Amino acid sequence: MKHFTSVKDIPDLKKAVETALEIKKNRFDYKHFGKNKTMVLIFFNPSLRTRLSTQKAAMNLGMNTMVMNVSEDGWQLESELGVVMDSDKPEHLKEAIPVIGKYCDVIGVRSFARFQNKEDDYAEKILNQFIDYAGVPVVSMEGATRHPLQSYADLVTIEEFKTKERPKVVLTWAPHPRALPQAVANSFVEWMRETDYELVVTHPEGYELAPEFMGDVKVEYDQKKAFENADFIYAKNWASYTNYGQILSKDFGWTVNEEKMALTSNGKFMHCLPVRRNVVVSDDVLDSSSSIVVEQAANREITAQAVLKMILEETS
Ligand SMILES: NCCC[C@H](NC(=O)CCC(=O)O)C(=O)O
Ligand SMILES: NC(=O)OP(=O)(O)O
Repeated sequence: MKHFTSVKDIPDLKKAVETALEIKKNRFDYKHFGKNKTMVLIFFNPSLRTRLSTQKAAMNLGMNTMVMNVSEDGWQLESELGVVMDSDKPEHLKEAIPVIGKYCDVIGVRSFARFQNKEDDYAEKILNQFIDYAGVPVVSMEGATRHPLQSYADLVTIEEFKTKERPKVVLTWAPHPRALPQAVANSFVEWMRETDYELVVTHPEGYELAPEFMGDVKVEYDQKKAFENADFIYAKNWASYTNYGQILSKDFGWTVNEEKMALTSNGKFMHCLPVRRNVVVSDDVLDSSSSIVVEQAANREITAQAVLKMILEETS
């Protein structure tokens, strides 16, 4: 693997799950793998899990890590091509990225959708400049349209907790006070479509995800119907794709609660975190034994380590 930006970079998904579960059994078996290698983690947006789990994963492999929050620590970076740089941004990505690439062996980058322009976001304008100019492998730590490190951990978590060969997995939209990207939802659907699970997506009208991610996945507009006999409920808010970046509903009728979880087949509750309590999901669900959000987050370290191991195997 050279870069990791989507499920398509994983040559064999079944094997990738096995690799992750193997790493989980003894994550320090590979502590000389990344000796004298350095990973730089660049954040254009906040993070708790991705920052810590990816650093931990790199350290488990014996790598060094350096972290930079672009919005606070560095020069503001211009990303538009051909602009006259006489405004607030002193440095262009075209210089910054190859310079960062000279100091390290792998770059992780987080750059959320900016909701200014749908075409720019869906062209992954920032992430692709990293791929074009870095000169070293690039790992997406959540781009504008996908969050593959998250989805890989989600898949491993479902594999660990499933009680039947082909579980019913439901992605449900939930309300939120802010307009959030579609990345986690897009990516989850993209990864789930690579499995033979039964996948159902439920959301209010107007929240349809991009067709390139959804393909022929079933949308059930009745959330309660979608929950029936589900083995996993994956909750996430996203802003509208068609009315790009708009909040069309804040209906708390879509909040995941105990009454809805009772419709499932003893279903497990998942969320990528951070999660807004009593907006996205009620306290009683999040505090119940059906919630596996912490185990899910813990797997971020394991799958990040699997990704870095695959990259190091290919490039060293
Ligand atoms: N990395 C996981 C989710 C990150 C981001 N959530 C957020 O920005 C939540 C912020 C808030 O709750 O205000 C998202 O939805 O893509
Ligand atoms: N789930 C996730 O990516 O969390 P952070 O935004 O805290 O990194």
